[in-house]
Amino acid sequence: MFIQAITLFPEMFASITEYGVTGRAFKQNLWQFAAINPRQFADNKLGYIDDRPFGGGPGMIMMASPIQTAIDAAKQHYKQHSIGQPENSRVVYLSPQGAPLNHAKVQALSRLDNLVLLCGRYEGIDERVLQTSVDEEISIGDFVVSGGELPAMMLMDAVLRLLPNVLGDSASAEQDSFANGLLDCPHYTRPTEFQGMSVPEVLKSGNHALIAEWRLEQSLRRTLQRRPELLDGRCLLPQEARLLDKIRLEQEQ
Ligand SMILES: CC(C)(C)c1cccc(C(=O)NCC2(NC(=O)c3cccc4nocc34)CCCC2)c1
Repeated sequence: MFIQAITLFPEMFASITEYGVTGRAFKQNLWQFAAINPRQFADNKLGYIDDRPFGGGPGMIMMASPIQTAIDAAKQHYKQHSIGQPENSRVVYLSPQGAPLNHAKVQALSRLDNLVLLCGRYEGIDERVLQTSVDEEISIGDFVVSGGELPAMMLMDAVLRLLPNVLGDSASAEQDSFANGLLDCPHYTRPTEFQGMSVPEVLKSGNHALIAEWRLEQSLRRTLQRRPELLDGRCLLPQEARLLDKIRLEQEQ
């Protein structure tokens, strides 16, 4: 997968290309990356790529032309180097107005050959380039941030973890456990005693069926307590339904 980020701060993306599983996968060429700085396409000598908003108001707006040129350059790059299929390529604007990012969307994006991520700064981008050149707008959450780069890197991390061979076998099993749609169970490791607190006996029993059931019950209990909406519309396996009934019965008493 070839990912291009259109950003005023290309160096920020070292967080993804230089560290962790995404960094190792990048070094193994399991995915490719390029950053495009729209400042290089400024129409004026001084490199201005932002201007005051029509209609007044605080802050600045990113001008349409340098962004348009940057998007065209990104498309030209993967066409010239015949990377993947143009029809399996998409331009995504990370935006507070976007559709909420979720696992289904991450899975869909992970099947693309080319992904162009447009990152806003200031108060946003001139609407006219969004209307003509962006395929979809995606939001990572309902809170104010300073730019689209950190949202872009969160999206990249989630997408890249789904690519073949990016996660080692153990980690991909872990990924599967995360992707069961439930909150995670409590975790423990050595030492057995920490500040007078011990570890649930079942986890030291060596009885893997019992351990698996305990973990599933803890995940269900936590999900019901902290994020009950995650259970809505989720089809429950027989064991999950049985444990959930048990938990709900306990809570009624
Ligand atoms: C969500 C809500 C609180 C209602 C709100 C309303 C209006 C503006 C902003 C806001 O944060 N504007 C600033 C910018 N924000 C984002 O880019 C951004 C923000 C949030 C999630 C995201 N996912 O991707 C990119 C995202 C836009 C231009 C530079 C950064 C936030």
